Parts: sequence; structure tokens; C-alpha cells
Amino acid sequence: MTALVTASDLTIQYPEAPSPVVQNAAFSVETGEVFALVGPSGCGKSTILRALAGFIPYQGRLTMAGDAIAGSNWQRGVVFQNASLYPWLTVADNIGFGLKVRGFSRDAIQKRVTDLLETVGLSGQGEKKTFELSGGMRQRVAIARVLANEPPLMLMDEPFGALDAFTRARMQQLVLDIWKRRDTTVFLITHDLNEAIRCATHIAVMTASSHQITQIVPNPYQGCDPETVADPTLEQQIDTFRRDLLKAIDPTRD
Ligand SMILES: Nc1ncnc2c1ncn2[C@@H]1O[C@H](COP(=O)(O)OP(=O)(O)OP(=O)(O)O)[C@@H](O)[C@H]1O
Repeated sequence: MTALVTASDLTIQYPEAPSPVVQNAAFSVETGEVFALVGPSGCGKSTILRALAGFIPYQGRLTMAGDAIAGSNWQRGVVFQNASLYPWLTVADNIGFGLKVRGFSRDAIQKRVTDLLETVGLSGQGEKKTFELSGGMRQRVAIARVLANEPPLMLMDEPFGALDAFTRARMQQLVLDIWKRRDTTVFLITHDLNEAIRCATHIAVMTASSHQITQIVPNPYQGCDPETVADPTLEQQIDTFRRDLLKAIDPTRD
């Protein structure tokens, strides 16, 4: 595998804030990984994602495929917790919006949108208005809209945080299915360690006061659902792995 994203000496300070939120951080995300970033609220996870998206300035080095990240770009698609869809457009037009802006032909857009509606389980719903959709359906549209651009990197900030447990589990499976079938790398922020264990190939940890990623651990349990695992031995192993992650997130914990 080769590094898709590389950060070194990465420092991010908001204007008027007394000190940097992220300081001298270093990490890399390899092509093909699902890289989950976990850590306590307010430690700077979304700040790193915003810098990766090109939404905010940073100091130090932050590159994608060797090029310094400067400004937003379709190659880094972002899915947030609450899908900000265009309410005046249909589902299909929301999904095809980026392609239209990029000058794709009407036929090419229609074909890709039809494929994506199927990928995210919304076949036949392209003409719906976004206000007719449930929360889970809206997130499917948001994911399809990002996938339409076929970005090498998908940035997901608590994408399923507002969904009920059942929908959340289905959406996690959807992301895993998409990741397996497409040539995409995923950077996922989550509060939910079980979500990280289920989805990620690698789990990166930030602590409350580190201002950087302190550990990146390969996850041997990707694809397992820690909440429903039936094998007691495996359940115990996952439990130990989860405890170790909790300890890494909060070293003061017993
Ligand atoms: N635009 C901003 N201006 C000033 N400070 C900010 C801004 N955005 C975030 N912060 C501060 O930066 C710190 C890190 O915020 P960030 O959103 O990156 O944390 P997080 O780890 O993603 O938290 P959460 O898990 O709650 O979403 C917090 O103290 C927050 O208050």
C-alpha cells in the first residue's frame, strides 16, 4: 500500500483561539484503508477532517497523493452528520449536481446517478424531493452525491450519529460494501468504538490533551458487529481490544 494522505508537523489554530487545536501532528492514511479517528469530544477530530477537506488553513505539511492540500476539491468528498442536501432539487439532481458542475454530459450523469441510486438502495426514488426522505435515506443521498465524483478519498464526520441503531448498522454495512467494491479510501470520524471496530481497517486515537494522533492500530475485527457477535471467544477478544482503545483514548482510565 502507498500513502494517500500524509501529515507531518501539522498545526491548526483557529483565529482568535489562544492556542492550536492540533499541534505537530503526524500520520498517514494508506490507499485503500478505512481509517477511523476516535477520541473525546472537542479533541480536534473534526478540525483535522476540515483541514483534509481543504476548508481551513493549517501550518506544516498535509498532502494527498503528494500534493499539498489547498482548498476544497471533488477528490475529497465530505459526508457530515446531517446531510445538507439542496432542498430545491430532486434526489437524482442532488446526486448529479457535482457532475453537472464539472461539465459531464446529461447522459453520463443520468447513467451514473441510476447506478448510484441502486448502490445506495434508492432505485426508483430519484424523482423524490429531499424533504420526503427519512434521515437514513438523506444520508444515502449524501453518500451517493459524494460517490458520484468517484473521489479517491471519502471524508466522513460522524455520518451516522443522528440515526437510530438499526439504520446505523445498515448504513455501516453499506459503507463497507461500497468500500469493498470501489477503489476508495475512507477517513471516518466516529464517537462509537463499535462503529470503528465494525468499519475500520485502522483505528487512530486522539486524547483530550495530545493535540495530535497518538496511536494508529490495525483493526483485526473489521466486518464484525461487536454488538451481535455470537462467538464468546471472539466477543471476549473484541472486548479486550475495545478496552485497550478506551485506555489509549483516556490513559487515566482504570
Ligand atoms: N471555528 C472554530 N473557531 C474556534 N474554535 C473552534 C472552531 N471549531 C472548533 N473549535 C474548537 O476546537 C476544538 C476542537 O473542535 P473539533 O470540532 O475539532 O473537536 P472534535 O474532536 O471533532 O469534537 P466532537 O467529537 O465533539 O465533534 C474545540 O475546543 C472547539 O471548541
